Amino acid sequence: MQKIKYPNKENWESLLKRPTQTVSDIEETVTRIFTEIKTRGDSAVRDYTEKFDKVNLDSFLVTKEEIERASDQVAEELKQAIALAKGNIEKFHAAQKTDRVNLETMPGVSCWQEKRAIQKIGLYIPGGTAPLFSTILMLAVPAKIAGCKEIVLCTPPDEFGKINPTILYTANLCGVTQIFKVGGIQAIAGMTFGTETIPNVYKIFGPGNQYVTVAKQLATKYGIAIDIPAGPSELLVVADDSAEPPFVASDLLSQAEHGTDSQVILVSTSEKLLNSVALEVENQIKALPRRAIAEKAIENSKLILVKTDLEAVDLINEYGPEHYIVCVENEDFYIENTINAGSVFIGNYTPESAGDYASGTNHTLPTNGYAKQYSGVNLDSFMKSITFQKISKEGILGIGNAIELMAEAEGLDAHKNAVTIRLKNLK
Ligand SMILES: NC(=O)c1ccc[n+]([C@@H]2O[C@H](COP(=O)([O-])OP(=O)(O)OC[C@H]3O[C@@H](n4cnc5c(N)ncnc54)[C@H](O)[C@@H]3O)[C@@H](O)[C@H]2O)c1
Ligand SMILES: N[C@H](CO)Cc1c[nH]c[nH+]1
Ligand SMILES: [Zn+2]
Repeated sequence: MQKIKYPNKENWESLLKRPTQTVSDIEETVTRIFTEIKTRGDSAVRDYTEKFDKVNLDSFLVTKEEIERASDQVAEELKQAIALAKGNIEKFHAAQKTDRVNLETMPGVSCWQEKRAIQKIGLYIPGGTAPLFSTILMLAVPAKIAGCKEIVLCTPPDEFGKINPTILYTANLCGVTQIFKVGGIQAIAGMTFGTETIPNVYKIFGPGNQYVTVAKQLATKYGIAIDIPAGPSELLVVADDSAEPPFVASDLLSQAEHGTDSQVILVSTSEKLLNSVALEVENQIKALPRRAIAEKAIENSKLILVKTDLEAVDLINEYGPEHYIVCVENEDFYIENTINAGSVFIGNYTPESAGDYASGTNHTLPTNGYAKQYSGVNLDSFMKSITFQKISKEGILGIGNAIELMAEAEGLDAHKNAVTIRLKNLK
C-alpha cells in the first residue's frame, strides 16, 4: 500500500481517485451491446454470453428441476447461516416501514402520501469471480417486504452453463419469480428492453463490476430506474492506537479480495498504527486463496497520515466511502461528522463482513464517491410514494382564489377555469 504523509488539500482530488474506468471508457461497448440486444433479442444475448462467459446456451431460464437439485447441494449448516442472516435483514428492513403521512393543509384541504411497491423489478446478482448469493438476501428480502410482485433475477453462468447452487437455493428461498443465466451488460440490456425470454422490468437493482454498473447507468436513458451505481467494492478505515492492527488489516483485505479494481484506504493520525497495519496486510495476504486479486487491489490502495481528527473527517467526507470503519477512541466525533458514507462500522468488534452478510443492514451501497448523493439500498428503494388529495366545498372556497390568481399570472386560463367553474357552482 502506498503511504502518503500529510497530503495537501490541493492534492486530495488525485489522491482520492478510484482505480475504476470512467463511464466514457466503457460506454461505447455498452451502447453497442444494448443496440444489438434491443434489435436481436435472445440471439444477441446468446452471442454475448458465448463471448464473455464462454458458454453457448439453448435456454437462459433456470428450470424448476435445477432449483430443486440445487437445494440438495447446499449444506444444512450453510442453510442455517442463510436463515439467520435472512431473519436479521428482514427485521431491519421491516422496521423501515413508515406510516402514511396525513395532513389537512387548510380547512377542507386534505393531503396524504402512501407508498406502493414497484411491481416488476430486476435483480442483478454478481457471479463473475465469486457467487454473491448474499446479494439476493439484500435485494429480494426488502423487495418482498415492500410487496413487489414480479422479481426477475439475472446472474452469469459458468463455462458449463450452470449457476452456483447456493444462488439458486437463496433465490428460491426469497421468492424470486424467474432466474436467468445471463450476466454482465447483456443481462442489464435484457431486463431493460425485454427479449423473447427475459421480461423487461421497471427498475434494476444490484451491484456488479464496471461493465454492469455502466450498463445500469445507460439503462436509465431508456426509462428504466436503477437503485444506485454500486460498482467495485471499497473500504475506508479510520483508526488510531486503540485499534487492533490485525483486525484492521483483515478488514482492508476483506474488501480488497473482491476485485482487482477494488480500493481500500486507511487514514490515521498515528504513523505507528499505519506501519503496523501495513505489516499485517503483507502477512495476512499470503494465506488468501484470492491473493492475486487482493494484491492488485492493494496496489490501488493507500495509507494516509493526517495531522488532526478534523482533517481526517474532511478527507473522508470528500472521499465518500462505500464502507467506512471507525475504530478510534474518539468515535463520537467521527460519527457525528460523517456526511458522506454508504454504511458505517464502529469499533474493534464490528468487521465490515458483518454488514456484507448478516447484521441486517444492506450491503448494496454506492461506490465511487456516489455516497455524496445516493443512499444504499433500503426498503424505500422498492417503493414509490403517491400523494393523494381531497378538497371539500369549504376547502375549494378557501383555496380557490389563490389558484385562480396564480393560474392567471402564468397565463393558463384553462387551469383557472377549472376552479372558477366550481366556485360559481357554490354561489
Ligand atoms: N457496491 C456494492 O454494493 C457491491 C456489492 C457486491 C459486489 N460488488 C462488486 O461487484 C463486482 C462483481 O464483479 P464480477 O466481475 O465478479 O461479477 P459480475 O457478475 O459483476 O460481472 C461478470 C460479468 O461481466 C461481464 N464482463 C467481464 N469482462 C467483460 C468485458 N471485458 N467486457 C464486457 N463485459 C465483461 C461478463 O458478462 C460477466 O458475466 C465486484 O467488483 C465487487 O466489488 C459491489
Ligand atoms: N462487500 C460487498 C459490497 O461492496 C458485498 C459482499 C457480498 N459478499 C461479500 N461481500
Ligand atoms: Zn464484501
